[in-house]
Amino acid sequence: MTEVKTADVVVIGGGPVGENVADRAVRGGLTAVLVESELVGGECSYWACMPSKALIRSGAALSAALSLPGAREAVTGRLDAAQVLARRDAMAANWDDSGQAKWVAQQGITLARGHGRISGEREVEVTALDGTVTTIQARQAVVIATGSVPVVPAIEGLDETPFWGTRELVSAEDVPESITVIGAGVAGTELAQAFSRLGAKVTLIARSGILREFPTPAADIVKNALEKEGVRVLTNTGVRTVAKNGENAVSVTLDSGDTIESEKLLVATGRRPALDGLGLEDLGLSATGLPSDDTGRVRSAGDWLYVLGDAADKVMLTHQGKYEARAAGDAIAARAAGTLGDAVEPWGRYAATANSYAVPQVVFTDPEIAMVGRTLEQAQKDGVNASEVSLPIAVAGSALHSEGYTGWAQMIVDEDRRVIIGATLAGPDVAEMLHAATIAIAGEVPLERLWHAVPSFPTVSEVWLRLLEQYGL
Ligand SMILES: Cc1cc2nc3c(=O)[nH]c(=O)nc-3n(C[C@H](O)[C@H](O)[C@H](O)COP(=O)(O)OP(=O)(O)OC[C@H]3O[C@@H](n4cnc5c(N)ncnc54)[C@H](O)[C@@H]3O)c2cc1C
Ligand SMILES: NC(=O)c1ccc[n+]([C@@H]2O[C@H](COP(=O)([O-])OP(=O)(O)OC[C@H]3O[C@@H](n4cnc5c(N)ncnc54)[C@H](O)[C@@H]3O)[C@@H](O)[C@H]2O)c1
Repeated sequence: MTEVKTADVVVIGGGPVGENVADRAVRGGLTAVLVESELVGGECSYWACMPSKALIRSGAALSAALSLPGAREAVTGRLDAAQVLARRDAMAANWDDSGQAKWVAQQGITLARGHGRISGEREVEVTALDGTVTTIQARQAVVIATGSVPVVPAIEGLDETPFWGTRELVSAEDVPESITVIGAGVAGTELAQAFSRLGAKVTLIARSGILREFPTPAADIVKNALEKEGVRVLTNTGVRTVAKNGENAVSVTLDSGDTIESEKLLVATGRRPALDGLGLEDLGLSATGLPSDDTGRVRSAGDWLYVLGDAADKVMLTHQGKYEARAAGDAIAARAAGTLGDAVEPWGRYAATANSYAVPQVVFTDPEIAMVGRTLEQAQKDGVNASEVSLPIAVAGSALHSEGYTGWAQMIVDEDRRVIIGATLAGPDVAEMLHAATIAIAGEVPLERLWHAVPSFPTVSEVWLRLLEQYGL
């Protein structure tokens, strides 16, 4: 028998985005049910951001010590892989979501464990693991926050070859002896370095360059560092076939005809929205993409359906998904209260405007890349009268930071408005410098006023002064 329940908002997917939209809706005075089929906390908590950064962090700390006389002499051994994996386990809460489920309950959100499917307008059917089906009617809104799934490329032989995605490598119980990585985006590059530092022999294959979304001088700093520490980086390299090679190995044949043998194959070639099995086709909607407005509302579905986070395919980053979720949760509550209509003000509390102009992203390699806003190419494509200044990071703070500090900084300026619209920093520990650039861009701070934002001496942030001087201030 199907039980029928009612709530103001039903959120399908209990990752960081689903949790946040439910939380904001409840804070706005509504009731919310959060439907989750796996672990509350989603990909980010158990198989992506948190555990992958835990795998990276110890190697970065060791490399920082090795870059300084005095500290270097105190380092007597190699990275202890077992300890790193144990810390990773702890950072992934040992794949136990009771802590997150407790938070959900404390926020006043009702958790429904099971697979969610939209069974009609404003209606979600939840099938629990034991087969019990519950229908939940949503008075105000249904929110799709189902995340994303890996894109599997059409490579000959892949269907018959055992391979890992990021989920399997990030949660690996042991460090493989050797790994071939196909796909040199953020995930492939971060994990290539992390596992190389943990002791695996790693080959990273890029069909063009590595980290192509980032300015080339920044990506080159990372590539040089990877090669220096023993990662084999193959650029402009296509993969012809892959095959299982005995019980415990795979072989990858390149377009050149060369073959690479390794214990594991990681395929990290991007992700797509997880929209399959949601019943969208039955509602006349597409399961390949759901265009939505700045509040996350699906344009083609009337006024009751929202899509957020990775599932919305706008920006696949946790912090931007959570930002979308805050805007959408507040918008749903305001629309329920009758204080908000269809239109929303850009940069107002109900619009995720920064997704178009001020998205920060960090590549957690060592050295790091930290980028926010638009690149010069993106700005020009958008018709902006844009210019750029760039220079190596060479200030007193970088000389003090470590021996042989190599870094690069770039600033993109909208010449008509005289504000910064993009910035990229590459180098050791630049991630923590990114928020200054994000504030300048989101705040549209005029260059003449930015001149009065004086970086402390001797910090690496003094590169801001050098950029402004080079620009001509
Ligand atoms: C290796 C890796 C590292 C990353 N590192 C970073 C990083 O450092 N920083 C960063 O900002 N981003 C990072 N990302 C991206 C980040 O993980 C995603 O942007 C983020 O998880 C998206 O959150 P979400 O809530 O939209 O989706 P998810 O976290 O994927 O959560 C979606 C949830 O929905 C559930 N679900 C799906 N379908 C249904 C259904 N039908 N019924 C019920 N439940 C369902 C899933 O089980 C899941 O729990 C990384 C990604 C990868 C792959
Ligand atoms: N630090 C972070 O914030 C972080 C870390 C990891 C992942 N993520 C996010 O997770 C998502 C997934 O990461 P990703 O690195 O898988 O995706 P991505 O889209 O960033 O990179 C995929 C890479 O695979 C390459 N590729 C695609 N098809 C290929 C093929 N057939 N052969 C060879 N190469 C191929 C692409 O050219 C690209 O370089 C992204 O949205 C990313 O931003 C973020």
